[in-house]
Amino acid sequence: MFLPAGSRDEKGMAVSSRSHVMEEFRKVATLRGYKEISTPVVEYATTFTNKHVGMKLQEMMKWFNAEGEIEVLRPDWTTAIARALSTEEKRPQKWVYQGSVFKRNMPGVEYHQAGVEIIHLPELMGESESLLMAQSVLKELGVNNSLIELGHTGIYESLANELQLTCTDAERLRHAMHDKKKDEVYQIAKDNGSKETASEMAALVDAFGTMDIITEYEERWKDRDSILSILQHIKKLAQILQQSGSGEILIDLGRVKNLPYYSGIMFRGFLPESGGVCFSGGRYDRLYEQFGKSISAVGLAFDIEVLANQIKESDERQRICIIAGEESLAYAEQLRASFENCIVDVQPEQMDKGNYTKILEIKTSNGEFEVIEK
Ligand SMILES: N[C@@H](Cc1c[nH]c[nH+]1)C(=O)O
Repeated sequence: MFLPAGSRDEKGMAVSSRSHVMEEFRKVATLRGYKEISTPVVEYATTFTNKHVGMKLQEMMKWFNAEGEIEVLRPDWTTAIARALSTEEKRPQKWVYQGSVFKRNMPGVEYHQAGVEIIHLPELMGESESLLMAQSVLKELGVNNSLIELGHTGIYESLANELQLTCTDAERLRHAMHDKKKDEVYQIAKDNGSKETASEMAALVDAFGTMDIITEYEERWKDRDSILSILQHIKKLAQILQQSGSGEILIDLGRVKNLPYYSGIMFRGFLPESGGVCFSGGRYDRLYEQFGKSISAVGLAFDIEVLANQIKESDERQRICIIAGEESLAYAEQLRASFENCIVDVQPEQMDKGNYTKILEIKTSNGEFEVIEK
């Protein structure tokens, strides 16, 4: 039958690869001391649209409830979890989750994420834990040579604050910076501020690359104390990652935030071959301000589809096919028990031979069973 645009059925490998990713993710999280959390799929829209969060209602799957309030399908785990944890006591906490998010502005509508949220941990500790946890998951899945990109909301924002921008121009500048359109960035900045700030803004467009970029910009911004301390922070985080044997680290000092609630370090993970973004996250202390709290909060979420497409699941187990009839089903079940740690598939007739390492047929005569290898 028909499905609404964006909804789809999935079968076989697509589903099992996803389950495999989720199982490995869960295993790593448990071993690193995370606790599991789940929130409802249906929430009030205001949880995500209030001024502290700033997500856009038009991008959500929504409807009116009987009381006239707008309800939505969960568009974001991080915000939902902040709501759920807002009454928790003040002690370091590491939470892990898996499930769908729904986005009307994206072709697939339903996306599967697995993520972590860490609160009340000292900044560097929470940030490095998020990334080291992500690295362990990738390693467990056999994904080597992934790339971590580090950015920080504070650099772009501190330069943008030197300009007198209307809301429209602020949005234009953000887009131009995001798309790395240097001339446009310079022009908007110059029209709304000094030439000097405009030049620095334009320089920010090119401020990405390997770790050396930090040294270069430390020199360039030696008189800008707030930016210098951000660069120091990124350097410390990168050092912890490198000392822990992380993959390659990329720096993008001009990165603008992809979610309105980020306030501090931002990170993304790229897959080696496809270049797909397999995880994304960052610091979001601001999100807790809506509950009158000032706390340290950081986390990231994996895009399960991107990861599932990348991994090639190899099942080394033997596959046995037992051909049985109604009268030999109970016997087949006994026979199954003799094949420990094998995949045993009971079928009414011989299926595709290439799928199995061994095919056994149970013959019945006079109430006696005989097993014949085919
Ligand atoms: N919720 C973010 C990921 C994230 C988790 N924690 C912080 N950020 C996203 O969907 O991209």
